[in-house]
Amino acid sequence: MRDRDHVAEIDLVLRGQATGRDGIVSDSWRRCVEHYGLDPARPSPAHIVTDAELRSHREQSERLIAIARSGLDALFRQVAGQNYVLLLADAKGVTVDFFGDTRFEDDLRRAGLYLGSDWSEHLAGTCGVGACIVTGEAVTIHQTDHFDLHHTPLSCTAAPIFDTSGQLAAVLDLSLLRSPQPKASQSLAMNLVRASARRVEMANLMAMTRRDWVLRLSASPEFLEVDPEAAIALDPEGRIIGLTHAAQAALGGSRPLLGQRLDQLLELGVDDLPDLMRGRPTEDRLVRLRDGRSLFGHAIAPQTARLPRGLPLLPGGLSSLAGADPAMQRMLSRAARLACSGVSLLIGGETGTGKERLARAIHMCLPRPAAFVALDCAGQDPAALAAQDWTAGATGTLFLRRVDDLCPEAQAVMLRQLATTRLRVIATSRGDLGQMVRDGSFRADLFFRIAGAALHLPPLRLRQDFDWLVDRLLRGGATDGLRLTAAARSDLRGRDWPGNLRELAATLDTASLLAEGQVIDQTDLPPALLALPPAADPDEDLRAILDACGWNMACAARRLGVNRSTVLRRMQRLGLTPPG
Ligand SMILES: Nc1ncnc2c1ncn2[C@@H]1O[C@H](COP(=O)(O)OP(=O)(O)OP(=O)(O)O)[C@@H](O)[C@H]1O
Repeated sequence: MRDRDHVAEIDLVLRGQATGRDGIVSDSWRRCVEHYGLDPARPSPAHIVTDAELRSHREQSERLIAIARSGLDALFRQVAGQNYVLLLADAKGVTVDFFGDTRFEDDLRRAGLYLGSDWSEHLAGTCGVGACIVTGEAVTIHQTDHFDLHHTPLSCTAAPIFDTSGQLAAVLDLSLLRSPQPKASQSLAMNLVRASARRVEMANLMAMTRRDWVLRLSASPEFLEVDPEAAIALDPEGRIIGLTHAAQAALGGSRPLLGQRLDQLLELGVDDLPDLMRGRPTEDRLVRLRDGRSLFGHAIAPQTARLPRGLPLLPGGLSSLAGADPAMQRMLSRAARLACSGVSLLIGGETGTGKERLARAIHMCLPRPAAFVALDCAGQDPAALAAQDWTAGATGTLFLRRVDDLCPEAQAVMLRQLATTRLRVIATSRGDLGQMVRDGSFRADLFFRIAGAALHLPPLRLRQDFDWLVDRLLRGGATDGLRLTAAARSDLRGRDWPGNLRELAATLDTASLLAEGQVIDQTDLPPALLALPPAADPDEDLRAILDACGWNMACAARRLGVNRSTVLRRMQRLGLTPPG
């Protein structure tokens, strides 16, 4: 196209005629003339900022340049030998980093494809970087798409890089001094800059939010861990405090994501994130969006976790298992110390106390992804057990659910099988396995193989973090913002909970369905389904129950099924006095 024709086409477009140019280009031409007062008939050479100005621009983008560098290196290697130049411009349009073939340095400098060139639209006219800054979208400005005749030999493909709060931070531009005529020749360049910009945003988010939970998202399980599409960072309450640009499209909704709570967007709360950590197969980490779609999620725990209420820092998902319950905290610190040791673990506790959850959290403390092989021992047929193959070189965890339910024949097979596996055994038992060894119903040799160390989960009725657990389960439920009246809370506190956390979760789920509005009252609570038989020795649990009830005698009396004066009498007999 001759220069005269280019100027004439711009004129036509300004007069509202369609010439076949992309909308993004004709809009930019209009801005050039109508807003910036540029004249297509008067080409101007590249604008290069002074050395002092360049230094200042680079200083302001220093952190981003450092983070982007390895990604840009990789991108430049991908296009090596094809005469592309790679530019990183800051949000003002100034080139702050540059990768190009130094043999053509003079040509590149003259064309403005060099450090310090200013590609803002009001100076350079329609160009890749400038149009990308104005529209916030990835663009190709190919040859005569450029407004300024000086730039019409170039082909520039640019993608925006947003910071963790969604503000434009930089533009990544892949340009050619000379390119084939069809614009479609640049579609691969477009895919490359888009993918690189997304990876730089991801690296930036990870670097900025080391102390927070990050949830990475992907539409396919295969790419979840290697190249996720989007990510968000979350504060301890589950509010979004950072994001990559693609997160808005991935999570949908027209409202800005910053500040929204995770459970408003997904059927998932911040406390469920440990379930999405490495260690579970990616295809099992499906997360459902409130709008009905599904994605795969990969949660990354804070590297230095924020410490709620001064509780000790625990690795992986262990911190999310308990609030301020001293016995639980002691048990969890022990679990943390044993987590990566390879010692076999036996986790005891009544049904529904969270034994499997603890086992998974311990597994997730492993530094590298590893298999988690789960086997239900209840009703396990010895022949089927003998056919199991855990020897195929796999490392990771062999989770044996309810080992106390293995029949004697299956116990013998299990012992043989365990002799051949490299997997680390974590077993759970509802019954007292030591007692079963003593009374001859469980093999001592198998017991010693699986009980390298023992951990015990207390029943819910003895937990001092009961309110914390209730709030946690309420937050994780389907209804947002639910709360309990004081009467409902005190009713729950007074129950036995023979089904422990499983029963509490089900009770809260039912209550949230029965509640009108956002408040669960006592009348919304389903009745307790099962009462515990009275303790063999009623004094045995008194201190623990008083602890769990915060030494409120009415609460302890309700739990024990006696009246307050009985509690008081027993306390006096045992010499128990409230702490402090
Ligand atoms: N810390 C926790 N916070 C919230 N929910 C929990 C917690 N621990 C367990 N749960 C929930 O309680 C239920 C029972 O947990 P889990 O299966 O780990 O218990 P278990 O002790 O292994 O049970 P069982 O002995 O009956 O197999 C599950 O629905 C689990 O999600």
